[in-house]
Amino acid sequence: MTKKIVTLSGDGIGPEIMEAGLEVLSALTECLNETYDIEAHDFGGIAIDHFNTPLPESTLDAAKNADAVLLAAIGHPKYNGAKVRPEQGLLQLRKALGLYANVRPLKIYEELKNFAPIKNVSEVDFVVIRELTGGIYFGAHELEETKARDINDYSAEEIKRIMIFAFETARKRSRKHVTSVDKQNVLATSKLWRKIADEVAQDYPDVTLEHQLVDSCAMLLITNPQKFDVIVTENLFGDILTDEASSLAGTLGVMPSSSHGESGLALYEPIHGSAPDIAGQGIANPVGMILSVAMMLRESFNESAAAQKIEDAVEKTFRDGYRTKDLGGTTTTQALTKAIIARL
Ligand SMILES: NC(=O)c1ccc[n+]([C@@H]2O[C@H](COP(=O)([O-])OP(=O)(O)OC[C@H]3O[C@@H](n4cnc5c(N)ncnc54)[C@H](O)[C@@H]3O)[C@@H](O)[C@H]2O)c1
Ligand SMILES: CC(C)[C@H](C(=O)O)[C@@H](O)C(=O)O
Ligand SMILES: [Mg+2]
Repeated sequence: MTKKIVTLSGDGIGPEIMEAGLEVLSALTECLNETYDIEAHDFGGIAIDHFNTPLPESTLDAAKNADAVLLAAIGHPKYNGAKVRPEQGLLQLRKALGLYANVRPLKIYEELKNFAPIKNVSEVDFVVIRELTGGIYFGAHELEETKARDINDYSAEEIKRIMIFAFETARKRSRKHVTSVDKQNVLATSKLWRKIADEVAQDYPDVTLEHQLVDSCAMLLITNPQKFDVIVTENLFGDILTDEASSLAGTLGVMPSSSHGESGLALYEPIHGSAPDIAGQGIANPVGMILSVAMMLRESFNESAAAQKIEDAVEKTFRDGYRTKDLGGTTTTQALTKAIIARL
């Protein structure tokens, strides 16, 4: 049966990297067990321009009826200060699809070690499980002339389900270790977070649990990243720590992610944004997007062999010396994509 993939290219470098991701998918047609229909929809800034809203009903309906959603990136400085922003659409979409668990794996490429901002990092292999539909992102935001407030809000149930997701993830990995990251020395939400983490851990005697405060975690990610296996943390901390972690990988441009909920429908997107500073120049690194396609094939469509082909081809491409500008090279988005396809 044909599967439906809804694509949301969005803004900035979004369309450039989406094209790269879909070219790789299309090059794999012969080795896939299913056929895939691609349905593109407006989302983010482009949707504000066309429909006055970043998440038009037609886009949300299409996403709800898809077998998977592939998102590139949204956002543009021209909406700074505007009442309606592209980012609101992203939060609405995650919430409406119930995507509470955001999986952000970190892979270190041997070949990129010398190019990464953080040097000589090896044997790092961890995944961040970021809570995605709660916390300060979704509490009330109030802005007045001389004061402002954002509410950080978590229920025990929201914490429990992300903890279970993290412990289940750890159970499938060889080290079976969870680091729960919070700020329990200050925040009430973090005190509840830590209590629920301890409770859920009781059901996973085969998994070890460690607690880490977020500020020292930020330091340890740079000084001792080898210590981490599965990191589970709240929405805002997960956003910040994963952009930080990308400097171990080489660049923000190589980090993919998947987002899951109860329904089985998942969304795949690189963790970076629309990079307005380099949009339209054909120099964006498409690897985060291409690896998100690989995650989609493995996690939504059970096409593990095809996913592995993509991951191996990316590795070979780096080994053969191809580098986009973010890694100090001159390879264009299109040329890197073609090099990856040639190595599939
Ligand atoms: N999921 C998303 O769609 C998403 C994620 C993060 C930020 N944003 C939005 O993106 C816009 C820009 O935000 P920002 O500048 O803080 O973050 P950004 O991730 O867009 O860019 C940060 C820096 O990394 C570089 N970069 C990012 N992706 C790259 C890639 N694939 N190849 C090469 N270089 C890359 C950019 O050029 C920039 O210098 C904002 O509107 C923000 O809200 C969207
Ligand atoms: C654009 C923004 C709302 C988003 C977030 O903070 O979740 C982004 O930074 C991300 O990491 O996906
Ligand atoms: Mg982010």
